[in-house]
Amino acid sequence: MGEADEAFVQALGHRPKLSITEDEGIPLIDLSPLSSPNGANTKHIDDLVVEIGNACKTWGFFQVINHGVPLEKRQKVEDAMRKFFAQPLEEKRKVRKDEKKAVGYYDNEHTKNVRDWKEVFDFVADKRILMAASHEPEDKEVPETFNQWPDYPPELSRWREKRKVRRDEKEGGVGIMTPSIPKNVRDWKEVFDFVVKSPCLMPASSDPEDKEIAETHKDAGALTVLAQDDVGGLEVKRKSDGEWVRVKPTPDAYIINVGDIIQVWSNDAYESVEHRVMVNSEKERFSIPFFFFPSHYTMVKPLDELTNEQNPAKYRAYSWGKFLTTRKGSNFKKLDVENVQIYHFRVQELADKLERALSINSK
Ligand SMILES: O=C(O)CCC(=O)C(=O)O
Ligand SMILES: [Fe+2]
Repeated sequence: MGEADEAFVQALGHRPKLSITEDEGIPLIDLSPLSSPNGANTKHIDDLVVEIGNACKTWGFFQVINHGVPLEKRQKVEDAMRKFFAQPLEEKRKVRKDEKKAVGYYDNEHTKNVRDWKEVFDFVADKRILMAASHEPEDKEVPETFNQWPDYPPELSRWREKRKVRRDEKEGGVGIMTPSIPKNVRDWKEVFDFVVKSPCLMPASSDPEDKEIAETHKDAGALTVLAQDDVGGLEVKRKSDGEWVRVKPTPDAYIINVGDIIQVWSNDAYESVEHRVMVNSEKERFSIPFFFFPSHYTMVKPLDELTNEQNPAKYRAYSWGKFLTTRKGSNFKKLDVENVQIYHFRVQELADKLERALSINSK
């Protein structure tokens, strides 16, 4: 392994500790009550709801099995993904995303202002991509762009053909996850972001002791559904003690995690949890994250039914479209300033009150 470009090297504080626990505690939830042939048994469904609620509170992460997504679909997507990423760079760059094209191939994303060691192909499962043109609140422009489809490999071209047929339908929808999203949940959203991510091959760091680097972040959307391969490497910061724990690769399971939007909607009852991916020195790693986003015009704020006088809203409303555009703008640059975060929308009065209370207590 040679010297890595400085652009890939995380600051010391963001680098992973090399001793990692593989935690059996990340909940593994069996979703079979949802597809029970004898009709849904309410008791089982109620238990499941409690189980999921607890997992969201305690971990912000869980894995699901018996989810009803056919294994063949996952295998097809994985196959297409491997073929796509195995192509020469110039082929992949033909479908590169840029300032005008919102989705496509890229290999230059930054986390915490440091370049990630990964390649991504992303697309949305809707016909059009509508994103705020800029972060300026008065700028109402919402340019329209479309998915980009490579000519090769053939699997991806077939998806493109399907989409031509579907062009007049109200909802498009490709990808393995779409059928598993309940109808009533789909109604409120417009954009599915579906990212195929690949080779996280071992980067070298300039520090000879530092064998691996990783990206550490929280997900900005509502929730994320992720398929990781058997190489593994996803790690979650355990809420109870801040230790990093590895999410065990589990055949045909999907990993679900709470994103920032659910944290805001739930007024902090469910927190978006910090996670990262360790790159592997021997093997390429592939993963398929599916980001569940609301429409760009959605104002994100704590839900009325979850707030009251005793539990006042902890966040001001923010525009999801503006937030995302601000994020995307800085995701590809090494900046000196921190990227926009949900805590920037925390209600100031509360922060002030807390500060006053603390200064009284410390007197
Ligand atoms: O690749 C993974 O396992 C996780 C990816 C992830 O956390 C993300 O893209 O937000
Ligand atoms: Fe993530």
